[in-house]
Amino acid sequence: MNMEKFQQSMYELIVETSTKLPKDVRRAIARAKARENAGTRAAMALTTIAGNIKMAEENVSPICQDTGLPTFKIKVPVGANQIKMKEAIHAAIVQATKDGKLRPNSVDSLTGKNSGDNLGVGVPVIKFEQWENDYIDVRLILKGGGCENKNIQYSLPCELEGLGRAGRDLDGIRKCILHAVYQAQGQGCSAGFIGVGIGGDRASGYELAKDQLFRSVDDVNPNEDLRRLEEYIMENANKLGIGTMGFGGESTLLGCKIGAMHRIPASFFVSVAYNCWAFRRLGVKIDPETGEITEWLYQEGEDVDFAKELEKAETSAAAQLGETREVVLEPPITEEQIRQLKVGDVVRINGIIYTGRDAIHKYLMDHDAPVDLNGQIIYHCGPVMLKDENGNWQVKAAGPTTSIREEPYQGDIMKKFGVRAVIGKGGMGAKTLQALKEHGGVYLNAIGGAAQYYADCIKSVEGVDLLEFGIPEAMWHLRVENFTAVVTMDSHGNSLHEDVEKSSLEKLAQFKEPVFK
Ligand SMILES: O=C(O)C[C@H](O)C(=O)O
Ligand code: SF4
Repeated sequence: MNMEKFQQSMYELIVETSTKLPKDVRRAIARAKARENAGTRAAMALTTIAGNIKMAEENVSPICQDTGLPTFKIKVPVGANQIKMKEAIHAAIVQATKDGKLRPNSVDSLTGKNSGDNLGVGVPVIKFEQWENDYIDVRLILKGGGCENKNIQYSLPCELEGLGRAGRDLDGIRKCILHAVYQAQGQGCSAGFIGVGIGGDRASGYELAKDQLFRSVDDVNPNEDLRRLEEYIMENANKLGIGTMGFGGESTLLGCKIGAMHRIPASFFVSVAYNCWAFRRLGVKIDPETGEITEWLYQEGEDVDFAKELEKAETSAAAQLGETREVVLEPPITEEQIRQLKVGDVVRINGIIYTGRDAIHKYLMDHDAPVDLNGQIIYHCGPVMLKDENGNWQVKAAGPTTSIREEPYQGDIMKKFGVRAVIGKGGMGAKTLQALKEHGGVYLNAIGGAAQYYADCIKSVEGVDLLEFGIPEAMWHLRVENFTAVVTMDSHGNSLHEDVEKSSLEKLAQFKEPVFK
């Protein structure tokens, strides 16, 4: 095979996967958007998502800043040189990282050092299989960390909150899957797609669940029981009211694909792989002689024009603004300003915000902050950054990361440094809510995955600290204009996340009675 050409083909596959969603996924998002009522928070979030999809496509830049763990599944004719193919894929990954199409995402688990080029022990994941066909089939998924953290594995029988006992039968499996959607709440950037693996052991069960994510959103399961179960889940999981970003609403699940394999008598696993709306998976067929792409996969059927979708949304955005209070925040912010904010308010931020995620929060617990954070805003964000020819940092993608990971630190950090607001996604827990009340702080929810939309609000990079933690984990000083987010936790003890979790648990309990006998 022409390896240079194959490397080029892999580069194209990576760039396309990171920057443009496949048609089946685009249609699922458009369907979700059509289901939401104009003027709701969910509709507003989906409009932002639609705008982001369009921008990523136009800018050929990452849809979401978390470009995930690149995972390749490759089928080759007997005789294809897998060692050479692997080398070509590695080279394509390094190039895509240099070009800002992938975030440097590979971190040494022991030292915390970011390799900088997306290579590392076990990274990327490349799985080969031989087949009798005379062409190569390469599929790629870029699955981000926030949704990966919401994967869950059940061992049947078990007892599930809201649903009671789940036994070793189709009905027990049904309960596990509904519970999996419930427990993800908005944290994996709902509305999401799930792949479910029934059976196997803990490792092969998850493998099977992830394999289901390579099925087309629109396919029909050939197994009658699983087809019925998939349809049941699609219909009923959307009644949980979790909605886009966990804001409440009609669309919680965009796709459900279930596979089954044998198990051993003592084990009965149900493994669920959760993927965010930014479902970046694509595939190509490759000519084994020339190394060229002969066909793109997942691209059959109608396409969605997101520019047109956005025109439709114009009126609903206006309707939304009619009822919502919009507040402009310019840091430094006073306690008095914060106390005036209520859950549901939309804020527009102008000025400097500081990124801080996992490494920074841990660090700040027992170190001084590199800048004065009094009255300031921390943004839970690990951006994609590139240096331009003049040596200045450019933001390539910069959406929020899942905030709940900072729950053990957040309240203490806010109090210690006088931070008045944090921006993130998915909400935070009781400890932070209490601290917001005591100290006078707010939690602002940005739209997860909308990395191009927020990058556009960032007008300049004014500095960076702690770059030794790697690009995603450093503290970036970003000057923003009209950075929009929703107050979902205020300083009066209110939390939209707590409310949605409670009401969705009540709704989950409606599905307690057996359905599949
Ligand atoms: O790492 C990130 O930037 C985001 C992550 O995928 C998340 O959803 O928390
Ligand atoms: S931020 Fe959201 S959209 Fe991006 S990878 Fe994480 S879960 Fe997916």
